[in-house]
Amino acid sequence: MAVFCLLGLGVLYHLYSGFLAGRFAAFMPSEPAAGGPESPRGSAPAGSVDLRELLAVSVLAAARGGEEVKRVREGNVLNAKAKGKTREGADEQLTTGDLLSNRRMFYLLKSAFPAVQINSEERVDTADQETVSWDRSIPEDIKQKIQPKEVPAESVTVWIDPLDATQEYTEDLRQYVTTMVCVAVNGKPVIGVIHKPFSAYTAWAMVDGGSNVKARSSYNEKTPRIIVSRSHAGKVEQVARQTFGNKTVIIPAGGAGYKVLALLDVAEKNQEEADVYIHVTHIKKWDICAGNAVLRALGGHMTTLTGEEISYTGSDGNEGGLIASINMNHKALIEKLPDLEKTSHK
Ligand SMILES: Nc1ncnc2c1ncn2[C@@H]1O[C@H](COP(=O)(O)O)[C@@H](OP(=O)(O)O)[C@H]1O
Ligand SMILES: [Mg+2]
Repeated sequence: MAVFCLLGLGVLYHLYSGFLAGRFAAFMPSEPAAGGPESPRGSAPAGSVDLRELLAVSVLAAARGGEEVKRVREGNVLNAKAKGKTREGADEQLTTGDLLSNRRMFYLLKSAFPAVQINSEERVDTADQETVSWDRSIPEDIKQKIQPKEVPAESVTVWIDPLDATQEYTEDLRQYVTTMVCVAVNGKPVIGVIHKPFSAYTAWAMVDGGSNVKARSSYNEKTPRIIVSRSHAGKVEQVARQTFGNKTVIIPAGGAGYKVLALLDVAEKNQEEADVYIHVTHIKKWDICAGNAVLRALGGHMTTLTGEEISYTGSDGNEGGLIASINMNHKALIEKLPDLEKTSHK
């Protein structure tokens, strides 16, 4: 009888300690098995990723890429060349700054989250791999504002823009240049990071999480200042004037990242302010995803010109133009826009 009791107790103890160990493991950083390869995915269970970790490494990647962008510009050896043409026939510039920034950003993100799909504006040369590892530390401000949040790795798409406003970069208009990382979950933009390499300013935000940037306290809804592209404008001025009247102030500026920051409370010397951002020509998802996530996290909107949400999976192009606003009646803005079949994509 005593033997049976002891055996029973032994089995119970075994089961219970296993259960407890499992419980604790969920709260402990995962340790690599002795002598085994280091866990590439950090503390999240297999098949999932922690969005807070993704935010931290995205902020780091944008800053690291930005260092390359700055170094190349200051060294003045851009090796600018046309990599192709836009649909509208403008040269698409490529510089050493784009390529080196891309290499740094891509390999940092890839080594931290190997299971995640990463789409970048530039191609990575696999013969030119960079061995980088992320130390998995989370900056204090992120730790304070954001809780860990796990999502399935296969639901995530990361979009990298290693150098936004390349055209302006070649013209030495440094204020417009940003590096950007965006994390989409099931196609919805959830994390956005916009970094200005020449002033070391970074805006980050996570939907239903927190941010280090906020909306301005007021916007001019009646006669909004419209910020638009200076090098891929298409008929945007015509659209803006038709919508808001001939006296509307139109601010031409480079970079989709810069134009989103113009809608926010950004205490930056070289940052203009605007009320609405409109783009009517074709644009790529790496150009707009981070700005879309930041705006969404702060209660704003970025949609196509007909008001559809943009899905950040699949193809890299956005066909329907874009309109972005915050603390405004976005729907009313869209209803004011003229018939876009006649004016957009031209
Ligand atoms: N019609 C178009 N076709 C392709 N890319 C476009 C485009 N219009 C804008 N873009 C890209 O969107 C970004 C912002 O454009 P803009 O400065 O004109 O507002 C730039 O990104 P990159 O500089 O990263 O290439 C630019 O190349
Ligand atoms: Mg870009």
